[in-house]
Parts: sequence; C-alpha cells; structure tokens
Amino acid sequence: MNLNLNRHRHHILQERKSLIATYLCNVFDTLNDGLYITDKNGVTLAVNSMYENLTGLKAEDLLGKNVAELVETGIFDLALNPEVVQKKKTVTAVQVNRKTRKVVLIAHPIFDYDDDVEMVVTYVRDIALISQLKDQVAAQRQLIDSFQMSIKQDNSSLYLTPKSAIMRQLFKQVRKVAKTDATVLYLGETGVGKDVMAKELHRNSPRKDKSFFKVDCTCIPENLIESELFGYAPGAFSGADSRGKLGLFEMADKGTLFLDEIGELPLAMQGKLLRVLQDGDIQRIGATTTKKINVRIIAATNRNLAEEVKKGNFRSDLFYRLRVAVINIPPLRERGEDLFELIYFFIKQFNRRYKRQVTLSSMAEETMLNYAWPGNLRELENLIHSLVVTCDNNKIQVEDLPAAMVAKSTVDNTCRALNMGLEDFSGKSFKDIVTEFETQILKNAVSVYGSIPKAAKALDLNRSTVFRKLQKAGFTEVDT
Ligand SMILES: Nc1ncnc2c1ncn2[C@@H]1O[C@H](COP(=O)(O)OP(=O)(O)OP(=O)(O)O)[C@@H](O)[C@H]1O
Repeated sequence: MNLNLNRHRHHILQERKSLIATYLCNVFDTLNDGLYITDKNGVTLAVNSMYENLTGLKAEDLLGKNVAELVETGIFDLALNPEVVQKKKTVTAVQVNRKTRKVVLIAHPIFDYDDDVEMVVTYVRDIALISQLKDQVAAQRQLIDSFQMSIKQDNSSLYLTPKSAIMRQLFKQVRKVAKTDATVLYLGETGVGKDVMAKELHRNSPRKDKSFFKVDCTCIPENLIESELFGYAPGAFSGADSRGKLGLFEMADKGTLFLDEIGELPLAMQGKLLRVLQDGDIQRIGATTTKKINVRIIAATNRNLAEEVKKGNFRSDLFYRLRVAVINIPPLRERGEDLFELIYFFIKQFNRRYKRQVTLSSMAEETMLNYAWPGNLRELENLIHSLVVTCDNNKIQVEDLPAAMVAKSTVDNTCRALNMGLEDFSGKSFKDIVTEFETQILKNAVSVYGSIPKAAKALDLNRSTVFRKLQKAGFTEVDT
C-alpha cells in the first residue's frame, strides 16, 4: 500500500520536475534580481528580464556568446566566470557595461556530481539601488536616534514635579505601570498632556533605551494607515516600492509605540491591532507569513471610547484589551495649585528662550488663575509664549490678555462670588440675567448688612429702589 503510494508520488514528482524545467525561464523572470547563467566555459545560457532592465542589454545580444568575448568587445568591463571556476567559490565584483550602467555581481558556482564547476549563476543588482538602500537604512537609523534624542532632551522643558495631590498621584501611577509591559490607555481632554505622559512612561520603563514612535491616527490618510503601521512585502501591490517597506510596528520592535487618537483608527485596522496585542504577530501587506514583534503599546484618546463602542465605531474586544491600565489625565482646571506653578514655569521657559525678564501683574495673574482653560496646557503654553514674545515692557498686564479671557474670568468671578454657575443662565435673555445678578447682589448685601436700609446705604442706593427690586423678584426681607 505504502509502496504504491510512494511510486505514485514519485511519478507525480517526475512530471512536475519536467514542468519546472519547461517554465524555468518564466520563473527566472519573476526574480527581483538580475540573473546571468553561463556554462563552465563562459558561454551565456540564460539571462532574465530583470537583467535586461538593470543593464539595458538585450538577451539576444548575449545568448550563446562567451563572456570573455563580451569583455573583449566592450559590452562589459569584466566577467567573474574564470575566477569562480578556478576558485570554486562565490565571487563578487562591481561591473560597468557599455551603457555605463554600474551593477553588483555575485557569481556562484554550480557543481556537478564530481564536484567540478558545471555552471556559473550570477545575481546582478543595481548599485544605485543598493546605495539607496544603504541611505535608507542610515536615514531610518537617524530617525530612530532622533526619536530617542527627543525623548531624552524633552525632559528639561517639562513640568514633571507637580504640587497638586491629583497630579502627584497620577505621576506615581504612571511610573508604577511604566515598570510593567502592560498596554496603557490615556484618557483626557485635548491638550492635557497625554503625549507628554506617554513619553514619560517610556522614559521610566525598562525600554527607555529603545525606540519610541508616535503615530497620530488622525494624521495618516485611511488608505495609508495599514502600510504605515504594518509595512508591506516586496512587490505587494503595483506602485509599491519593490524592496518592500518596514512598518512602524517593526521599527518600534523592543521599544514603545504610542498610538495617539486611537479612537480615530478605522475599524479594519482595529482588528489588526487587536491581533498584535493578542499574539504579538504582525503581517506586512502582501506577505504570506507573520512576524513576532515585541512592542509596548500606549494609546490615547480624548473620545469616550465606551460611547464609541456603543455606537459601533470602536471594537469592544479591542476596547477591553486596551483597558488593562487606564490613566485619566485631569484637565488643567482641576489641577489646583499646578496652574499657578505652570504659569510661572512657562514664563521662565520662554524668558530663558528669548532672553527676557517678563513678569506678571497681580491682576493678570488673578485673571489667568480664574480662567477655565478649555484648551488646557496647550492653550496656557501658547498664550504665555505669545505674551513673552509680544510684551512691550517687562510686565504682562490684564489688558495684554485676550479679551475673551478677561470677560470670561470676570463673569466667572462674579458667578463664584454669587455662588452661581454660567449654566444657570442658559436660555435666558441678557435683561433677565442682569436682573438675576442684581437681585443676588441685593440679597447678599441685605444679608451682609442686616437690613434693606443698611444695604441700600452701603450700596449708595435709594432704599425704596432696593425694596421695590427685591419685592418684584418675590423676596421679602425675611426671605433674605
Ligand atoms: N507636564 C508638562 N510640562 C510642560 N508642558 C506640557 C506638559 N504637559 C503638556 N505640556 C505641553 O502642552 C501641550 C499639549 O500637550 P500634549 O500634546 O501632550 O497634550 P495631548 O493631551 O496629547 O493633546 P491632544 O489630545 O491634542 O493630542 C504641548 O505643547 C506640551 O508640551
């Protein structure tokens, strides 16, 4: 039974081998290298189409001719065959041909059963391409180095020793998870420092000497995201670089990859990312095999990912995978005394950069402290940058601040003093809001001074006016 099976296989194999022999030239034409085959005497037996492309020479001018003759007639300046046959080993050289094309030759001996050289198979590569590749590798190395430099250098321009309890606790948490290899998800409004914290995490991790790459998922066009992240195999699609391309996952191997704005990652990519997180496998576009990589993932978003999962915009399985260590970065308005510290930290930074000695008036300082900073640290940093650059004398006055900030700060102040929030006024007319403010001020004054006549006197108002306004608003002195 087994014997029959083996015979059958042997028969099929013989048939298939003749198939290979029939189509061998077509197989040669699929190679990305040029191919030049001679017999042991140097007679040209075959060249593939890539050889023709690289050298500009035509097969019909070469086939059947001896390489020695081709050298003599100046078709090319050297041939490796005699040396390969004599030394019985692989030989390499740079060849220039009649068309002044420069190529690299790698000539291998093919032995017969007596261990004598029967043929010489030469691979031919474009020297320009090789030096381009070298440049590319050097550029990539430089890129990796510059990433590492920026990680190392950034530190001095950052405020990393917060005073507020909330941030001290957060830094503690960051430095603790940094020691592990866990995937980290940063959540927080725009400009709160997710990017800064991702680098801080890398800097404190055992991978600190390896590369750190950041991908802003909003910045890469959807059709390029996959090739940027996963790279592609040589000749993966028409127009692709024939040498293939390294993706960011491979570049960040052994280091950290920061996926910023992960909420924007297209659904198809979310599936691929999940596979990386689960198995540590990546597959280049057009590749048939996968590759194991060792990358720590840090992700960040200002979106509510749970909501995005409900809406079907974000895969729940990926969401759960990312939630291994979630770190919420609070907005500036919740960082208490850090705001004060940060204001002066940035003033110092920009004073140093522009060789200035700008300070802040107490009114300007108070206005800044009372502002809600919707743009968070980015807004604060940019404002101080512009104030330091544009400040005429060395003191920033409240008039130098943006009008909207001053107005908002005044209203916020009044609201705070009156114990009201801005949301209390939504949908009301200006007149109603003013009346409400007025009533609140009068109420406060009556409670502070003890009676309507005393409050009216303190506010330099007519007592009947105060009485009438409060009565109209439905208050009596007893109510207050
Ligand atoms: N601790 C810090 N010390 C000094 N500057 C900081 C700090 N944190 C953030 N910044 C500055 O604030 C700006 C915004 O920070 P970052 O880009 O990290 O925020 P983000 O949350 O990632 O923003 P986005 O959501 O828009 O991506 C940057 O210019 C950064 O340098």
